[in-house]
Amino acid sequence: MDAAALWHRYRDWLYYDAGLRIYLDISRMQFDAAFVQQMTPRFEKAFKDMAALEQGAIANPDEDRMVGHYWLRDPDLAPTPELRQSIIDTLVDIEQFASQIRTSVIYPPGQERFTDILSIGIGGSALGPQFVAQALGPDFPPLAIHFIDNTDPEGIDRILARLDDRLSTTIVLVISKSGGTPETRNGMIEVRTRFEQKGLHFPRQAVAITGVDSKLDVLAKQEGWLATFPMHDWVGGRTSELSAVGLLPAALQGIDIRSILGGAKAMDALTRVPRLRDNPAALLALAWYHAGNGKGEKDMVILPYKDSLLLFSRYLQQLVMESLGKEKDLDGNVVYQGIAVYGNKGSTDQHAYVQQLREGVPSFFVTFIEVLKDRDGKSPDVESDVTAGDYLFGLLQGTRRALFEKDRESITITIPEVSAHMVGALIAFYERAVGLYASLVNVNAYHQPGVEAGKKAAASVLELQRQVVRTLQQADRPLSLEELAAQTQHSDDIEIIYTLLRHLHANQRGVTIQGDPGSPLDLTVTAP
Ligand SMILES: O=P(O)(O)OC[C@H]1O[C@](O)(CO)[C@@H](O)[C@@H]1O
Repeated sequence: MDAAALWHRYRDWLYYDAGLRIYLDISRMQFDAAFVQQMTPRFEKAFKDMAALEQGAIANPDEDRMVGHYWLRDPDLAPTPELRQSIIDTLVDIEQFASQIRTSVIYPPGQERFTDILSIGIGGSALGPQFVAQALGPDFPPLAIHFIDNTDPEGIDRILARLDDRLSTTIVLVISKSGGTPETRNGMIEVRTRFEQKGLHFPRQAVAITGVDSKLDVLAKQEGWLATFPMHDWVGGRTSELSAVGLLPAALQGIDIRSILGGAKAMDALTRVPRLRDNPAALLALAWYHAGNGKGEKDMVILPYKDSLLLFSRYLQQLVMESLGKEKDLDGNVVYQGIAVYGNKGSTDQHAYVQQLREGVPSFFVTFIEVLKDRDGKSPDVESDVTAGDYLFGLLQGTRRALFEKDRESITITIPEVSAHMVGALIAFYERAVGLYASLVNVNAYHQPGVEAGKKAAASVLELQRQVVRTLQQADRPLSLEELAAQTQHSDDIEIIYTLLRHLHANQRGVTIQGDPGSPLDLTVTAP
């Protein structure tokens, strides 16, 4: 395509909304008119599915649940007056509580005020709050936020070491929709233990954000925690950023949560339009479908040219991959759907993997995110008449062009600035695109059956570990791996037994391995 034809295509497909001042350019995705025509009836179905979902249909049939994250930013859409009221009440509760914490109306025992937030959660109960803190957290927040999002003991130690003498002024948010996720429970127990070692009263500094009547909810209420906030069962973990999960941590950091909600609501209105050409989320889903042939054949590389959006790709990784990565479609056919997502930020990634993107395996499409505003105030020149921000712009445009020259496709989203309003809009934009795409490929975007297999397997490994240790403790002589596997009646699990013994030995957990660890069958094991 020559320059004039490309310019024509650019103008033809350029989407712009004057309210949000957001642009979407899909001209560098090389679909043709026939493809658009072929996709149009599918989009008509997708728009209907989405309208039904917003009206409270059971859009998650496996779990028999409604899918209501759209109601969070527009409670008037909620299907019943009770739901509407509970969304409004929760928001007011969040604002009041956060304001009372920030202004020291509520303060920790024996201290003047809270100084820090420690947020414990994983997956959708961490990624949104982390993304928003990175994108919008002020330079000097009223409370500084820290995260425990894993069951890694060293990771937990690192956070607790940083907080050490401020633990007495730290508010702990325990965030878990199910209230039973092991990593989150472990983090809570570890933090609680540290509180007790320091003579602090955990419940008086702890807040639970969880499903009503979950284990965590019951515990928090029994022990009289500082507060509890509900996570509704019609909000999925990966679409929970605009529920109490994301709003409470944001409000505690002084971030304008009404603006986040307003941006999402404005974007929802744009992406509710049932016409492909006029709906930016539909255009995005169209581009994804084209890139991967409706089967996720190409990876989605997210490249925001802005440091504050660094965590957007991690946030999107869960939103997209947990929603779309499905073995079966809604009719039970095996389809192995999904789109792989990765990325960090430009131009930094240009000095990491963009070499492969331009010249290596063409297994991806890029989404550039351009932010028009460089910074508050003026920039100094770094060269004659060129600022650092001009460079960032030049590098984005240069990379986009260099990729296209090599037939590497890209989408460009341009936003005016990284504000609370815009972050809300971006979240809503991708939520809707994922919902529409799921409908195009006929998968349930709102369940995650695959994650359960790993959780169950982890539980059975831990049960095997207990059994192995008991057997060793009862043995009157060192045992070989084969003997141990036979005595526990787990001969088929000998490899797991070997690896778990290695782990126990490395952590002085009462198990001693003798022999050459590289030669498993020659080892003997004792538990003195
Ligand atoms: O909020 P919860 O229930 O602790 O779950 C955390 C995460 O775990 C998952 O269920 C996957 O295991 C995610 O969907 C969810 O965001």
